[in-house]
Amino acid sequence: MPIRSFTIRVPATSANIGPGFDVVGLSLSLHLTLTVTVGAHDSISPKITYSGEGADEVPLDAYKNLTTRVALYVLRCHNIAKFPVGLTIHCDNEIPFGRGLGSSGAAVIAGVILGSELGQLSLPVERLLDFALMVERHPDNVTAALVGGFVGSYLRELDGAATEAASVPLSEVLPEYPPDAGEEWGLNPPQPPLGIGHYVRFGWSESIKALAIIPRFELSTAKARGVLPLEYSRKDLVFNLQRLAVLTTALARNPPDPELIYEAMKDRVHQPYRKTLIPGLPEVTSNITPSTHPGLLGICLSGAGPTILALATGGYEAIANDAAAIFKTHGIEVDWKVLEIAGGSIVQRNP
Ligand SMILES: Nc1ncnc2c1ncn2[C@@H]1O[C@H](COP(=O)(O)OP(=O)(O)O)[C@@H](O)[C@H]1O
Ligand SMILES: N[C@@H](CCOP(=O)(O)O)C(=O)O
Repeated sequence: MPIRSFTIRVPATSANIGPGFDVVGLSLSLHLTLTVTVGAHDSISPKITYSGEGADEVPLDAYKNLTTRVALYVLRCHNIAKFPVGLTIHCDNEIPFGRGLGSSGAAVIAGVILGSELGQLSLPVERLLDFALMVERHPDNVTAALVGGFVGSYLRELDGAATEAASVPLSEVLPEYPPDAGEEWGLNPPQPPLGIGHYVRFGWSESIKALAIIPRFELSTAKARGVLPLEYSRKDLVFNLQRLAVLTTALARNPPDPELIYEAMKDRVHQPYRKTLIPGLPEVTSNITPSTHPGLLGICLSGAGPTILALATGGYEAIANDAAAIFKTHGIEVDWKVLEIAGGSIVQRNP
């Protein structure tokens, strides 16, 4: 079999941007990069190596690693029961785990693209998104990681049969262990319904950069979703809807208006509940304002946290230092990075 090789590059994402809980996402210039070779050895066991963020905790067994499990799900849905012979994958990751910068969304998108490439399936973007949404069931991170930019998305209301197909337990979509010797998984995994997710890309003012203030502790998205209520008051929902409607256009204007954006990045749906898990969060978002910190436009929790996202046109160091000082009073150290808005996921097929 001839050797074939390709590279997959997927950006980090910041979801929610204040009021857009489970709706909006922004792709950022930190990447997960997979360098893949098929046919380089004659073993049926994929060889995975890993460098960068998460290297000390990520499983290198293809049946346990999130990215390769997602790839195998895509393959099995297309009547391909196994990884190809002689598969090697090197993952280099710049996206810290469990910080609200979409590491799992990036791993899932890398997985669906890997499955499509390994099976030479040429899946269109919409179908890649369907597969990703069977695994990560809020669309904000995966959509922005796949298509890039500042993106809004919704999940289509599905009919009864499609709802059932899309609601199977994750363990059925992604069985964690290989089948016993001599057995094979059946080729009947739950197929994603067609057209689960829909999205639109908003404009973005080129003057705006994203400052990520990253506490040195992990908070799993599952845990940070676990503290949210099941129901909200009309007052709180209207508060968020009003701000989100303004925010999506305000971030595209030149020059951006700090007063408008700062207020439009406030939230009453997730941040007030997550403050119990992120000491210092309310002080950071209320003490650092456009009038105290020239250049700042708005400040919020990035995804499920604990990272803080400040959108700004300058003054990054002062914002970061003052946020760090607040976190320090709670015994939390942080790192910070000024990030660009990134393009979407890309595949480069090597000659
Ligand atoms: N590149 C990766 N490869 C494999 N698994 C990953 C990768 N990135 C993230 N994960 C998995 O996702 C988990 C983090 O997901 P999550 O709690 O949703 O936080 P985040 O906000 O970083 O997405 C990690 O602990 C790890 O299990
Ligand atoms: N809308 C989700 C986004 C989670 O993003 P992550 O980067 O923290 O995984 C949520 O707020 O739970």
